[in-house]
Amino acid sequence: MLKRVLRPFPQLIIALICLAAGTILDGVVFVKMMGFLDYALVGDMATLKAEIPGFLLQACLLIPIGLLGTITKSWFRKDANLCMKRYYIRGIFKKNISEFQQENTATYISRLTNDCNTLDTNFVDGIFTVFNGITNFCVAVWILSTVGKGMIGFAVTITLLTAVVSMLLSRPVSKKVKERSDQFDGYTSYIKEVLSAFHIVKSNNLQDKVTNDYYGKSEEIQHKGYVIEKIYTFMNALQNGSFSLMIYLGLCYLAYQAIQGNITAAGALTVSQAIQRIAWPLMMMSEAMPKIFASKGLGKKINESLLNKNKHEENIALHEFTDKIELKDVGFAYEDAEDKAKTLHDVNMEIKKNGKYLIIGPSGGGKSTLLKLLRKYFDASEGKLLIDGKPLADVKKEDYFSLIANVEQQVFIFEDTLKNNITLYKEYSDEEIKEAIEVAGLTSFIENLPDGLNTMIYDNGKNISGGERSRIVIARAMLAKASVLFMDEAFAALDMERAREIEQTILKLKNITVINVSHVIFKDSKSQYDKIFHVKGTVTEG
Ligand SMILES: Nc1ncnc2c1ncn2[C@@H]1O[C@H](COP(=O)(O)OP(=O)(O)OP(=O)(O)O)[C@@H](O)[C@H]1O
Repeated sequence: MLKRVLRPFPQLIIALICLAAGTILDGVVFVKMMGFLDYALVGDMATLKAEIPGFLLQACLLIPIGLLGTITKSWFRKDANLCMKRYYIRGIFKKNISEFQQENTATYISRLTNDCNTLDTNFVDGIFTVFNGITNFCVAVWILSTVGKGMIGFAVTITLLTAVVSMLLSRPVSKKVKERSDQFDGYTSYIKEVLSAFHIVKSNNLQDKVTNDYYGKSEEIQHKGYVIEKIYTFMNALQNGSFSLMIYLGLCYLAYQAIQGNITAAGALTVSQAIQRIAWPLMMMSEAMPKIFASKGLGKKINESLLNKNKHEENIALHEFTDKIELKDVGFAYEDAEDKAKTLHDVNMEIKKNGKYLIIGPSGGGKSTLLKLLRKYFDASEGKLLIDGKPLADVKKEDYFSLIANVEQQVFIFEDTLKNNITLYKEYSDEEIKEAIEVAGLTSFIENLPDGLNTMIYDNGKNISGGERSRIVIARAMLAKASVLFMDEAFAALDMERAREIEQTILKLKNITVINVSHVIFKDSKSQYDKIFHVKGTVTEG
């Protein structure tokens, strides 16, 4: 993950160059000013006058260079954040459907929001703080060297001390940052659940319970933040103590040199200023460094949420479905099932190309699980699942998914026009769209809309009915001209008349295999299916 953050490398280099140029110029201007003081004290006005124009020019350059540094830093931060988020979203969509479903979606939201923000503050900003610290430190050492080489030894001692203290203290911080990230997962998931159950909470007067639970969870998070802050404070206090000691030692050395007559007044002023210049960046660095070290653990955790445990390589290309899908002695158990009992066992069935199949059975019998196997969301735990004689587990996902279409109970609608929701952003002729709309029974609905197909649909279909949502998804499947159509309770949100009408249309389609899992069964259409499968732990015909 951290590599991705550094991907806008050119922007980073430009920003660092600008920041370094600003710091170096600032040091040069300061040394010149001290030189002017010496000229003034010895009354060398001629040299003073000669050097003033160059000095003014350099001093004026400080403003644009400083501005450029800040702007390029923001530019890099913006791009680094975009890279981080793009990488994460792409990673999510590379996950296997089965493994994605094992995680609570709130975990991904938390990684994308809380953890990415923490990386931005601790790592991205930390890089600049440390770089600023290093450049300021180098410039301060150079300023010291213009007075006397002896002071450089102090600077090196302070740096070593800071680095060692930071490394030692980064471990407990790193652990706490990870713990807080875990807590954020639970917290985000809780908020998501509470907000999605808003109407249930309101209508059952559960506000007090929810508010108290929320308060408890918030308190836990805040407490963890408080513990982390305490560790940081302790660490900073330790480092501040060591800095102060170094500064006092530096000042004693300065006093000794002045008594010996080894430095001028401007020299003395330069040394005391330079010590301040060393102390400040080192303090900033010592705060930033443990956070940067801690970011490594967080980056690893973000990457882990994107890993697919199943590394099975799919090496069979499949561009068309020509014959049949077969299940031979198939069994399946969910990994996270408490007793590891099989949801399905000894399943033997055959689905022929262009056949129409109805799947029925009691609630919890395993109908949706069977569909998940057929849709290649999960691989069978045992037995063989073959498509045209090839193991479905070895068939490339992209190939298989382009051959199938799904009409699910849970319909997802994009916040976009009706047309884009039906075409799913692919190009189709007006004729094809019209035909799909007709099959899905949407024609009169669209004709009655003032903006027709250009009507905007908001917030996952808030401004259309459940039935209309289902019909949009049916139109999508029709338009995709898939070889196999999987329907999972597709009629549940439709009125009987509309459901019967759409079922009839789909049953009459010639070039598509239909597998329809449904509780809504019309006696007269039962006979139109090639086979009816009954699912209850296993599959029987009838
Ligand atoms: N992700 C999961 N992890 C563990 N067990 C699961 C999971 N999904 C389903 N199950 C269990 O598998 C069994 C079959 O569930 P499935 O959803 O396939 O049944 P169904 O026949 O489709 O039920 P319904 O008609 O009520 O939708 C149930 O006992 C269910 O609790």
